Amino acid sequence: MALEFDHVTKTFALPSGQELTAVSDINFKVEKGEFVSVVGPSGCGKSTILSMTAGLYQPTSGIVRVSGEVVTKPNPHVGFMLQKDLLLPWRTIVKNVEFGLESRGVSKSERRDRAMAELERCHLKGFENHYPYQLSGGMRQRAALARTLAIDPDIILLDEPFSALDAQTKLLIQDSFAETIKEAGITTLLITHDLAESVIMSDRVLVLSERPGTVQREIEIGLPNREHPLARRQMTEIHDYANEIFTLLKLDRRAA
Ligand SMILES: Nc1ncnc2c1ncn2[C@@H]1O[C@H](COP(=O)(O)OP(=O)(O)OP(=O)(O)O)[C@@H](O)[C@H]1O
Repeated sequence: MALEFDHVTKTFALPSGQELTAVSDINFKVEKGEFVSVVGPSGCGKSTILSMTAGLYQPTSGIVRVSGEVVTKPNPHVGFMLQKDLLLPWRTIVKNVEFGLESRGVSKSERRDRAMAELERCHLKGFENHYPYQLSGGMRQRAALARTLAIDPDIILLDEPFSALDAQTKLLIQDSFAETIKEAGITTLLITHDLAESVIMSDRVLVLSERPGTVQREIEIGLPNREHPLARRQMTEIHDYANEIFTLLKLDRRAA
């Protein structure tokens, strides 16, 4: 099992002395190579789930396992990617991709080889000596994905990586990420507010309740073409799945 949450609750102590339970009794499993999205109302604990997977926070109770091992500290086998690409502006793209390998003590020549291979896989060959400001927003996100994959993680965590992109770039980058991730066979957990995105990109969607977040439904997306969200977008079933999630999140009632 690539990832497992076993009765996980996380409570934060607030400076006021009060306590806030972000997530409560979370249970789910992610198989190796699966792509799972997490959707839920604002503040229901989606980022807290990612942070516990990465080992940045410890559960108050329950257990998180990555590749069968209990997560007790920041986990170097977990790759994390955020909405902002966080590329270092003073480094070239290839040097940015090498960054995580440097801190892991990988030799200079191996670093370069691995970084170039990831750049090619992420369709950025020829841009290795550019600086981040010379790339478009979508290309920068692809470079950030290359950097995340270069450390050869067991699992990657994507925290709304497409939300800052314009609508058309978003479609293209979703497609390119999906293809790269499928090809790499890597287990992925995506947080998104975009319900259609969760359906077109995933094998399964976890729908969380309001805070304290708990998994209220797991929806298996029984559709082909996970590696081509653009093709999935054409399928009528997409709307049925998105509507199901929409109803679970009570978005219709909230708008009223
Ligand atoms: N370090 C912390 N200290 C105290 N409270 C925290 C901390 N981190 C998160 N929280 C609280 O826990 C709850 C869940 O936060 P989290 O960021 O995980 O939710 P989210 O679902 O990712 O939200 P959004 O969709 O708005 O990004 C929120 O009420 C937040 O204020």
